[in-house]
Amino acid sequence: MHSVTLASVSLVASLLYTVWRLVYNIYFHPLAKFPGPWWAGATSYAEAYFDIIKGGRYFIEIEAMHARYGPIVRVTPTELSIRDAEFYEHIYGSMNARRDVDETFARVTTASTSLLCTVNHDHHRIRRGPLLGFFSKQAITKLEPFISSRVGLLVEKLKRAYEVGHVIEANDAYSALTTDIISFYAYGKSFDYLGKDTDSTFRNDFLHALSDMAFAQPIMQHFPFVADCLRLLPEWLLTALNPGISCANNLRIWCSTNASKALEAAKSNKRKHSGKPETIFEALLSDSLPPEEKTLQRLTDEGIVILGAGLETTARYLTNVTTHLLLNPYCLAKLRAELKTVMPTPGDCPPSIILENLPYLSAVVQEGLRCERVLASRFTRKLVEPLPYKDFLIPAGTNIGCAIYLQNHIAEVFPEPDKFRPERWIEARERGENLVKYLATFVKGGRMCLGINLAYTELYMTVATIFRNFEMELVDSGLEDIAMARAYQFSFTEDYRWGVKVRITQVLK
Ligand code: HEM
Repeated sequence: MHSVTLASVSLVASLLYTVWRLVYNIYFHPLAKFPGPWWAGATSYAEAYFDIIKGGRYFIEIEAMHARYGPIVRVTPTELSIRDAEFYEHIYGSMNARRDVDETFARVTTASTSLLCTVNHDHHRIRRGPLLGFFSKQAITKLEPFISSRVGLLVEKLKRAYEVGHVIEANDAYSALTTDIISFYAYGKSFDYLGKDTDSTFRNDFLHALSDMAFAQPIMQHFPFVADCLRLLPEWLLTALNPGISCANNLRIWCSTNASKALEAAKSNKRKHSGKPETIFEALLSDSLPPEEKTLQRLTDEGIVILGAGLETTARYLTNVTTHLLLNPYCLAKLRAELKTVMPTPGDCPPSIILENLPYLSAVVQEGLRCERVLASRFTRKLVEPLPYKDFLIPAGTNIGCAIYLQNHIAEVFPEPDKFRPERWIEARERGENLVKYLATFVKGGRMCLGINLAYTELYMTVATIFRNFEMELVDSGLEDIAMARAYQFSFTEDYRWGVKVRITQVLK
């Protein structure tokens, strides 16, 4: 009897607390006066409903909220989405502006000590510092011969596919390339997806594992205790629940083994102390960092994030550019004519400094980075101090952000935003306007993409080489296969896939 009473009291108390929390969030919370539907501000379970029950659909609601309520909307109890092209830079701040990230968002990956999950601004700066030189433009320029040789292997494989008439998943082919490059650069040893198999098929288990894992992200975010419980389950059961887990675990073991070797080498002073670090681990073991930043977990977490960040993003944008060029033969013809001026024969690809000076290729790359909804996260920042916006003063502690696709599709800056029109970049330059200032694809500020120089070099060299070498066609694929119908960190189609199939129709001379 006594235990029944206790249970009833607990139930009533938690119900009362929930009701009070809802009332507080709607009427008394510091964000209560900001525009937005009452239900979005009342509870974060509104977002969970759209993302878990409806399957990655909250992004549609957010777009609708902006259309109805204007540039600033409360999208969760603690988060404001601000869609205002001129204000974008203020959301993310200058390189030095203090911006934290919320613990809740930091929780969505399992790499809790990586840069992506580092909550505090100063801590993040300490961790990012030693990697800046490693990913600088100068350092990436030295990597170009390797990138060029891997793109060459991709060309060879595509020629074999042409000979046997194979249809290719473009994203698998591009991710084989990006994985080979990032694994070599970050770890000093390439996964060699392009060199290993001499046939014309492409495999990339890690790419598919990352996608499988992405579907679990809303559950990890809204129900962290589920994630904690899952960690207690045996691997065979986890694998049955989500096939990506086993592959991701193998990747973690691989990263950890390499990190451990680097730590051993550092301890026994085998590490080279002069010159550029040869792996990310050598960079992360920099003398300037305190010992607590040089643990096995820290090295492993960063290793995984850099590998994951470096393979899927660039591959998806390459797929994106490919799809749009194939759907717009006029753009492709213009691009090819320009490429022939620096690549009279399809053979060697010129260095990126030459490619970056080609106006139409540059416009194609920028437009490819802008026009599709590829990255779905909102990349929020937690304000350390209040921030004025129009008539509002956004309080410290608020999470603010603007999803990449929202900023990249503002019609006042990018008219007819859903259209792939590289010319807009050339026309803007002729008018003296710098559209790159508005491009959100790598985010801005002190937490912007660390791999931006590598990404651009890969994009320029790959697009130039592939379209100078091949004529190809889409096979049973179109825009709907790269459009965002569901959002789980990355975009997915209605039936939880992403990407197009292509066939090589001619090898160019
Ligand atoms: C087209 C390709 C790429 C795109 C669009 C892209 C986009 C992004 C974005 C939007 C972020 C910001 C995350 C945030 O604000 O929380 C980010 C962070 C990051 N990216 Fe990239 N990325 C690309 C390629 C790469 C590559 C090739 C690497 C290889 C190293 C890389 C490594 C990273 C890392 C380490 C971070 C975390 C930075 C930090 O928190 O300080 N990315 N990327």
